Amino acid sequence: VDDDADYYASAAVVDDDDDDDDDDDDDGDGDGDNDDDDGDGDGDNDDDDGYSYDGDGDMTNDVVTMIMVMEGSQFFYGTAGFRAEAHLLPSVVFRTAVLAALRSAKTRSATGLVVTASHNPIKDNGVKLADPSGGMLCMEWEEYADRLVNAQSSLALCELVGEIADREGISLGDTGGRILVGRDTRPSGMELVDAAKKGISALPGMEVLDMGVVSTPQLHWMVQATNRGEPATEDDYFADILSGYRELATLKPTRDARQKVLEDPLLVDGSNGVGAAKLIDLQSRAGVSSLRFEVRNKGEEGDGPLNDGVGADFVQKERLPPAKFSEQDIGRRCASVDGDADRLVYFYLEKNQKSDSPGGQMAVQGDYLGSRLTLHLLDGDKIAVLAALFISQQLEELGAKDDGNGGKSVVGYGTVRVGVVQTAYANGASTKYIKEVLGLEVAVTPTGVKHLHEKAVGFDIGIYFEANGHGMILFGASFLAWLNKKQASGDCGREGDDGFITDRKAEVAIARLVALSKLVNQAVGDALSGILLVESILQYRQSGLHEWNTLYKDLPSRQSKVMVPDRRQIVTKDAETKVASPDVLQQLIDLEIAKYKHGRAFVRPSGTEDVVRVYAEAEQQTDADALANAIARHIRSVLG
Ligand SMILES: CC(=O)N[C@H]1[C@@H](OP(=O)(O)O)O[C@H](CO)[C@@H](O)[C@@H]1O
Ligand SMILES: [Mg+2]
Repeated sequence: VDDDADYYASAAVVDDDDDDDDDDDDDGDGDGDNDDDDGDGDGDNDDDDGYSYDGDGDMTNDVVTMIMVMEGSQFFYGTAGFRAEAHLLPSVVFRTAVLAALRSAKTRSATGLVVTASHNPIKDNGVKLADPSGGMLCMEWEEYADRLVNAQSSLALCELVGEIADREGISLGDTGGRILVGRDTRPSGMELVDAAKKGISALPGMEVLDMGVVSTPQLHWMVQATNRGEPATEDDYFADILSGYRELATLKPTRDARQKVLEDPLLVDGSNGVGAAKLIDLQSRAGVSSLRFEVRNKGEEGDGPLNDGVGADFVQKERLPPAKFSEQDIGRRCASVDGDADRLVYFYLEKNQKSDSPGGQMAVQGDYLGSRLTLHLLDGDKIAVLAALFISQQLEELGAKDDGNGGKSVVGYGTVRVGVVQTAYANGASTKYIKEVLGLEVAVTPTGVKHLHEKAVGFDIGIYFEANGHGMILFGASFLAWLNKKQASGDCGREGDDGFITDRKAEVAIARLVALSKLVNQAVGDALSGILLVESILQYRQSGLHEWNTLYKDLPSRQSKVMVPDRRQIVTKDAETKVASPDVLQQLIDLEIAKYKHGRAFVRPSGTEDVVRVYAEAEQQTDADALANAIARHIRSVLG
């Protein structure tokens, strides 16, 4: 690790001496002095590296703030990498980049690093890694990430790099690798990408490919394509997902009058983030009349800040229309993506009929609009159901029969295991629909797509979505190979008395599934690819959002956040549905749940924010609200 390590090591160090203006060893390198060991050779240890993150130039103060932000002086890789206020992150990004380089050296493959804090406020930023598969960093390496970022001095950091190299059999004298780096539109992004480049170059033989401003899923896709030896530029990304979309569009059932409902362009809230420009790009490359967007909240002059009263997270959690949406949009087909465009929800607005419509946690714009408009949310659960229904229908066309164990038996392949993976946040009504109406398997994992993805890998077709709209459809390699072979050979049909009879229905169903596998980003959940998915299926069904929304009715639910001194005192079990400790908390929660019909509730410490999240569901909205409030009170009294 080169000279920069000293500087970046000090930035992440916990320093108890705080801002004492003395000459103690406050530079955080633990060497007992305050010498010029920041590597710039200018005789001091000033903040003269050109980064503008710390404002006051006093690193020690920043370190103290950081400790308060992250509690217990620890950074955790969390559900989505490291996140904090941007000015605290250069060292974190540098160190995470060292890990990206080590992972690339270990696997002899390209890895990825994205500078983003997704739906967090604009003052935050973050960093997460893409594994060679294009998925999230493998979970066993998260521990390395935590240890590297929390190393207390540059010496400790170097020793740790040596230890990881030893354990993983990486020869530090002979490393080589390639790391693709991308960032979202945050103003702090460029400086943090610079820190990442320094971290990567700290190991010899590393190549950095700066992909510029990209959505998180684009970067993951590029890593996957690179390691498959396929073309991996942004152009290739668009071409790939659009090829699937175009193929599916040619396989639509015959057009009828009802298709009119889809003739309006899709109205998209871009969250003032990276997704807005990418959607406009997608549309112009598609060049087909069936794919037209009207994008609002593009992050342009006159738009508000990133993720502020806009975006998929806001719409899903607050159940309110994003900024710049109003009564004029009643009845239109709307969608919202998040700040790094890996989440997607659909919605439509209706004139408020009742005064007790959703919109309990009122934001300012909600006070006004929430009282006039009802927002019908089509979240990740609804998208999963729409996709599962479409896939089931294609398997039916292939003549699939239920095998009685949640699988579908298809002649020529055997059992096709189709599964839907959800978290505890999935609305109970969606789970019931998938199991009882579609007859498909449902698996539940802890929050965080890395867990859902891991589970989905076990299926021939694994559909996974978090309720917040982050998810995708994963095609198992052997089933996909079978589909491709079948399509190429064109042998869908059976031997009849007068020779081979082509089964046109089966042929089309196979072509649809193959097209679907291209349209869906196979690396990670992707809002752009998600829009292509939903739009394609709606076109196939020739119906709009209202009909989709009535497939099943969500149980009323409420989500809230509680601030406590140390959220990590809560330890959960059973895929986060129960509190393991403190056990008194689970007893109190159980007592509350028992009071309500169809009551269900759970709590967990957030991996991305300094809060405990509460989820409650019940037959009535007022009950779900009361249940969530009661549990929040218990959390405060037990942990406050
Ligand atoms: C309730 C909720 O939406 N939680 C989100 C949120 O994680 P938390 O650990 O709950 O803060 O951000 C994650 C990353 O985007 C996402 O995977 C997850 O689903
Ligand atoms: Mg996101």
